[in-house]
Amino acid sequence: MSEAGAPLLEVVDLQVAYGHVQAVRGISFTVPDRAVVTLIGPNGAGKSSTLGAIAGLLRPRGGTVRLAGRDVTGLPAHTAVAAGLVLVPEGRAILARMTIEENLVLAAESRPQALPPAERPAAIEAQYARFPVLGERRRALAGTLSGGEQQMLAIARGLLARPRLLMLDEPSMGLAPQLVDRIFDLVAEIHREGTTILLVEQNARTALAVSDHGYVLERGQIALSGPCSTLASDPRVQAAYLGGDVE
Ligand SMILES: Nc1ncnc2c1ncn2[C@@H]1O[C@H](COP(=O)(O)OP(=O)(O)OP(=O)(O)O)[C@@H](O)[C@H]1O
Repeated sequence: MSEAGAPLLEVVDLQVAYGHVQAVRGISFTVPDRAVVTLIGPNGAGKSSTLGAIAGLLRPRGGTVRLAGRDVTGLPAHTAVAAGLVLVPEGRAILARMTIEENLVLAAESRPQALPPAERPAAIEAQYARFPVLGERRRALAGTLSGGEQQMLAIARGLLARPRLLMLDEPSMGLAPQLVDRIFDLVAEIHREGTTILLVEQNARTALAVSDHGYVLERGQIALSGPCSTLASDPRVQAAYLGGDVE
């Protein structure tokens, strides 16, 4: 594992609301450079809203988001991507009516300053090497892939944006147990390669196992936080696991 360093992402007193619904009520946390940080908690706790606000999909009602010391609060989504804040949203963000190759080419173009045109073909081939099933079916429509394959394509797309911070929203959702293991192996692999990851998961036990630091969100607030080894043995976290398991 890489050494965790200075904060890459700092979230201070973040608030997100949908009309009168206060989804995120003033949360603060940091993601050290090259770390994996996980947000766990029951349905509706505000995890996806937190990622959406960091990625520029939702405008925060209050608070500050800083990336490597730069204020990136409330940037439009494309500007957030340009800054290196890359979200792989819940539910496999792929372009179903385009081929696998077209999906990857478009993703490789999403952050030109980080991946110049001359380097794109090799970067795409590197993703085919990582996910051979995508390479074998590169001319197939993305919508014909299985759920697990679509999640791999979504992650490959995220990586081709050359993220400074890769945010993964419930990457294991809806996948068979074997594929869940593959996704978490992949998270560990991407981390080893030096990518900083902010992970949101209902599959809390496994998420804590691949992460350095965790935060438990409940009703839009941070209920608990700590190193993952400490959190995993906390009885209050067991309650949060159950909250996630029963759905
Ligand atoms: N588009 C929306 N409009 C109104 N309320 C919303 C919207 N999206 C989320 N909410 C509400 O905001 C709160 C937080 O939702 P959010 O999706 O961030 O939680 P979560 O922890 O990611 O849960 P899940 O695992 O179900 O995605 C919930 O009360 C939810 O009902």
